[in-house]
Amino acid sequence: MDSMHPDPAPAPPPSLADIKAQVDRLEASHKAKGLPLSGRIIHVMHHLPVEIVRIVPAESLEAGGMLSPPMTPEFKPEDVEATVESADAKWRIHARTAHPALVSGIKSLSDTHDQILVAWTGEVLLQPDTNASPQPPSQATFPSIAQNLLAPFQENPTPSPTSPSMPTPPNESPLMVFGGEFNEQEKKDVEKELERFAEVEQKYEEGSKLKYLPVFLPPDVSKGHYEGFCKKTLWPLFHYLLWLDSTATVPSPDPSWLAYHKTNQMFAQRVAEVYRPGDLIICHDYHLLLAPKMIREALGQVFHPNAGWGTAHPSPAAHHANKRFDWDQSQTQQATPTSANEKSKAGEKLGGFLSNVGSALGQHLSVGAEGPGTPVEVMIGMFMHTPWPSSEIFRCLPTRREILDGMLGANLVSFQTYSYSRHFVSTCIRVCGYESTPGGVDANGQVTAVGYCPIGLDVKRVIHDRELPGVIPKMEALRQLYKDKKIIVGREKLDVAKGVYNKLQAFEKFLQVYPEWRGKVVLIQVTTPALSESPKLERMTAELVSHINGTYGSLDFTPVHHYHQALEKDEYFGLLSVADLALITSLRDGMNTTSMEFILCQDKTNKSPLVLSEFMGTVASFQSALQINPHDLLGVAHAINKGLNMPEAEKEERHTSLLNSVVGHTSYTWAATILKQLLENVGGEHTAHQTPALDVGKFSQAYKNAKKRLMLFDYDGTLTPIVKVPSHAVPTERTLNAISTLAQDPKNVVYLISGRDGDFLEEHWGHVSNLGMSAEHGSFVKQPGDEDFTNMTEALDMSWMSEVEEIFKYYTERTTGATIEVKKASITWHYRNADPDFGEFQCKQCLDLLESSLAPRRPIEILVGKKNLEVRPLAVNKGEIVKRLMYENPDADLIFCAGDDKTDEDMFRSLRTVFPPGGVHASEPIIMKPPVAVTSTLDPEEVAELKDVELHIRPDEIFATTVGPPAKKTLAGWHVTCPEEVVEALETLLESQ
Ligand SMILES: O=P(O)(O)OC[C@H]1O[C@H](O[C@H]2O[C@H](CO)[C@@H](O)[C@H](O)[C@H]2O)[C@H](O)[C@@H](O)[C@@H]1O
Repeated sequence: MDSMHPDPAPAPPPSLADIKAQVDRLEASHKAKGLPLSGRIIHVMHHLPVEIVRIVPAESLEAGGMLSPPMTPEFKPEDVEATVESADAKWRIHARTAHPALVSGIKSLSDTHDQILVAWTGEVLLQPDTNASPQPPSQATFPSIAQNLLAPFQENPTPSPTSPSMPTPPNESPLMVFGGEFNEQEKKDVEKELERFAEVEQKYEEGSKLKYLPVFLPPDVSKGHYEGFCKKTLWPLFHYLLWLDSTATVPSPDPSWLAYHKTNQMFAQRVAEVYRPGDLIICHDYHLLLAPKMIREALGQVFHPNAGWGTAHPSPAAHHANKRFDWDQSQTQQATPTSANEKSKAGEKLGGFLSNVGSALGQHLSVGAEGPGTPVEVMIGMFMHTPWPSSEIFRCLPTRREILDGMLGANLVSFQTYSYSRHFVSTCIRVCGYESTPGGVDANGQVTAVGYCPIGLDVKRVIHDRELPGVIPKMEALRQLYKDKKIIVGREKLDVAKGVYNKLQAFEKFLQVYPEWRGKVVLIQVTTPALSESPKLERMTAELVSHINGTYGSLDFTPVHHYHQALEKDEYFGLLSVADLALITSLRDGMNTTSMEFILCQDKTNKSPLVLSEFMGTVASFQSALQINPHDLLGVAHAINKGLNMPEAEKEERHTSLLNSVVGHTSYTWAATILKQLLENVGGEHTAHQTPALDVGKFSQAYKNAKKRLMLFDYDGTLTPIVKVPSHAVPTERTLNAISTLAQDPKNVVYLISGRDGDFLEEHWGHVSNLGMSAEHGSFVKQPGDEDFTNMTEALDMSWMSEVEEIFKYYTERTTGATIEVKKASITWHYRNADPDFGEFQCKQCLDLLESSLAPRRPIEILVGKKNLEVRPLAVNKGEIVKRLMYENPDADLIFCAGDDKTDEDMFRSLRTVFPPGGVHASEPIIMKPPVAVTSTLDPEEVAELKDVELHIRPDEIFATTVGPPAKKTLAGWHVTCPEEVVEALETLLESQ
């Protein structure tokens, strides 16, 4: 290895057959456990791998009314692989080779799965109907770009870097871009033609079972999405280029963000239209970061920023209620509907969408493995093709939270490299306050696995292409032309992140410090225009090329040949094959397929070395490349010299290692691995047993029927959201009203059962009459109507408190932001306001110390809470208080018990212990002995007088409810997603009486 980088060298890759066998095993095991996999994969990517051409009457082109000039020169005639024309010749569809690694990877899964590709149509091109049936343009009809590359060198040693316009077939009119929106008929026509295209393609590509489902984006939306938010905001950010020039002028809300949002929403709707329970969904790349969450919403799941995912309530409008954004009401962007009323109003606005999604929702709910009405897990993976930057960069994005929550809608988010995945996890921790667990990012109980898997080439295809008949003549011509020179090759988009300017600077440095190479080396640099072409970069590049050529060239020698144009395949592969060195100096790049193609081409020829920027995804797999820091121009110059002087044996050795990597990590192994990773992260323990959303209707009815109800509430995270500063977590008016109203009803026994101390509870709840309270996890109890708390720990040895406090002080002094909360019988160390990684690290250290040094000899229990560590007396917990309340109220015929964290699971456990699921016949009473929380405060004589009690409550009259996502591990039977929903449920219940 020539330089340092954060990615570990990958282990030798498993074979494609091995990965596919693992996929088979995982699928079989899921099916055996009742997860109804459909055998289908829905891929969601930005652009269909086709070019759609609309044939229009010639007059309408001349009239020019609805046309706009071509915006991208992406249409490459040589990419045509199949053309479909309907009988009425309105549309033609060509294959398009953009993103060949991704597309070939997807297609390679078609031998085992039925696949649907949901993607934007791309800009639709227009072609005049000349009455003659239009032919797919043949390569022969185009001016050879090879002539540009080879012949004119002498005449035009430094061709203009300005892009020549894409060649157009001489017999056809120039293609124009359709600038309008599709009507319903046109949409149907395009869908039909795509079906036909897929059939033709299946004949070409044996085993292909890929169907195309177009997303019809209005032109302003597609432009704002791609050219705007994708290319002007996300792309620079992901490549460490902050928007220094433009920040001051971005309006708020940024219209390109609205377009990005809308685009993702339209994709999600499209997925919902074709989704069937048991489908696997894979979203690709930075164009669609909001899609995982939006797909869940479109399929009827509900997300709350503080609690993750919840199953939709049976009403089909429920999930619309959660929409945060309405394209037509863009001013409402920031307004997240919160109350039930606001939510249903928001739902009404989206009326048109209801019917589609309503049916998807119906499907989603009706075919569950566990019977009608049981939701089948929605399984979503996301793969990021671009780099993921450090959290320090990502946090600059104004919409950072929306983007992260969008991605965390997936079960799995996977990246090109380990270091990108590490940055992502740390971004989620730092920006959202989520936690990192061995299973992935834990967003309040909803875990998204985070993995990585580098993409590779369609090796078969590249091997085929490098051997095209046209390649050898190009190689010979190049060798002839540069017979006494070494050739350095580079091909990139002219995008700042690709580092072409640095490359030229480094090449100049090389000629300066190694004068012996002057006149003996040429750099052939091909650039293609980036989408957002920067005239400044083009000008600077052209000037630097002229400067180098002026300084180090001569009348008969030009050191730099820069071509700002697309190359034909045979020229490209010819150039890669003859080169003596490839020089890739990207400042950031997710992956880089040119370097891989170079290695494959070189296998037949020179085994030439590869000089590669260490800021690229590829670098982890390419340890045998000459790795460079592209900002270190002298270092790059040395690497060029080393590469050009490299002994044959070393070249061979390095090449073999690089080649093994390329053929081991192909686009096929990549696609199979992503599928495997997704399957490893669905249907697991945490996802298989989804806790149903609290059925408020059923709850209200049971409440109405009950003669005596026990209503038990945890406080933090249940009646009030978690906030940074504990003293700021105060109840709202609505919460106070709901609990007070409950407490006034003589049929109810209402308790707060909290970890807070009595003083805090008194301060905020003391004025509510008839409210019982349990403080410090059951250490203190105040009965409804009592003045004071009873200390349940009076008889206990509490001398451990000062020892714990000493340990907590030690960690507080060493952890900026950490605080200690000393209560009467328990003590809490908070690190919510510390650096998240360091706080967690210190918490683990502190926990280890307490567990090893104190817990074995002191009567304590240590609890890991929400960004806190708590120590309390052993055998005192909320569960014991629940048992006591049940014992004291044996005639209760309804119990509602709500809590959010691990200490609340003690309450749910107590309810389960008394009523083991399925263990008791509803008609039999349950005999309950006096629990510890009753006996511990009494004399032995008093205890002896206590009697067992009979409980008559039935399991279905117990509503143990966790606050959090359905996937959270819990002993509760129901869930709500956030404290606000607890209050809403109570309000609904009270209104319905
Ligand atoms: O049993 P609970 O009522 O849920 O109380 C548990 C602990 O909650 C408080 O800490 C937590 O909430 C704070 C306010 O939202 C938050 O800042 C902190 O990070 C959380 O850990 C409280 O301070 C503790 O005393 C309770 O034991």
